[in-house]
Amino acid sequence: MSRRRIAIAGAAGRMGRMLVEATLADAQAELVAAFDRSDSPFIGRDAAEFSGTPCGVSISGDARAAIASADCVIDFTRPEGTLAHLEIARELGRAMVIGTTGMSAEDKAAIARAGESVPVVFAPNMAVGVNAVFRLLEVAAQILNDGYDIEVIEAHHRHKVDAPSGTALRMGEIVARELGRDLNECAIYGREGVTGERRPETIGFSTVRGGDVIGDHTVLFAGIGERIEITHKSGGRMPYAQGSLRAAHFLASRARGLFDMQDVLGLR
Ligand SMILES: NC(=O)C1=CN([C@@H]2O[C@H](COP(=O)(O)OP(=O)(O)OC[C@H]3O[C@@H](n4cnc5c(N)ncnc54)[C@H](OP(=O)(O)O)[C@@H]3O)[C@@H](O)[C@H]2O)C=CC1
Ligand SMILES: O=C(O)C1=N[C@H](C(=O)O)C[C@H](O)C1
Repeated sequence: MSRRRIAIAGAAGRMGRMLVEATLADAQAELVAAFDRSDSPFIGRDAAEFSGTPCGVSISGDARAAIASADCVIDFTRPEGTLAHLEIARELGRAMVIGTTGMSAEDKAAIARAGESVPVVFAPNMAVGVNAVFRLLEVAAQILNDGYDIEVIEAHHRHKVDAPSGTALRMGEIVARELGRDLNECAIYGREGVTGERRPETIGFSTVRGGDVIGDHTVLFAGIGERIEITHKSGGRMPYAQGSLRAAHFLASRARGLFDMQDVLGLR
């Protein structure tokens, strides 16, 4: 069986580097291209240079050529970059794995439209453990469906540009859905001043940013006389990268469609 040809977008970034490493370590995958912004200072450098062992694939600034050379592009960049790369993938009929967070409702609609012609996995968190937590939250919300105040607390490194994290928002969506609520109506993003007493139907979000925290997420169910906390802590970025490779392999047998990691992991 031929290896899955992978192109990595944002190859010089924190996740891009991890994805290069994970692709090179995957016997069923071949790193055929690595690309970044055309004005990136990393253009022309070996994609695996950071690891101390060059791989022979240089970081290019030509997204179209990179995507054309691959079966699947994996993108952890920024919404505007991801959407531009998605349009190229759609035109060229290539599969895409999207990990970028901070997407607007319009951005998400554009991703869904692209999924009508090419296969796409779009998920705020590719780690198996986080996706297991998503399932645990469904069960917790079903059981703790009355008398518990729900708060989502997340912490990330100082460089993160979006808040709350995509994972925290997905956690809120899952709990809200199980409780028959609409997150757009019940979410409270931070509190300040004289807020009044907490309204029971709300789901609160708290964001911490600092240092090199890779990603911690807790959902708190606070009742009278007891508290339940469901927590995931990331110790490294490799689980995100390995999950992305799993998603790229999953898409090999799909002609089109929008999927997430629950589909990839068979958790639906
Ligand atoms: N789904 C998941 O499992 C995970 C998702 N993420 C998400 O992935 C994204 C990237 O995170 P991270 O790797 O830490 O970020 P970094 O900033 O380290 O990397 C992003 C890379 O993409 C490049 N880039 C930025 N904008 C564009 C653009 N418009 N076009 C092309 N390239 C662009 C950056 O270049 P430059 O530096 O020059 O701007 C950089 O090289 C974030 O949205 C984050 O939330 C992160 C971890 C896990
Ligand atoms: O920016 C990050 O680093 C991360 N972003 C994702 C998110 O917003 O949920 C996933 C992970 O928490 C790391």
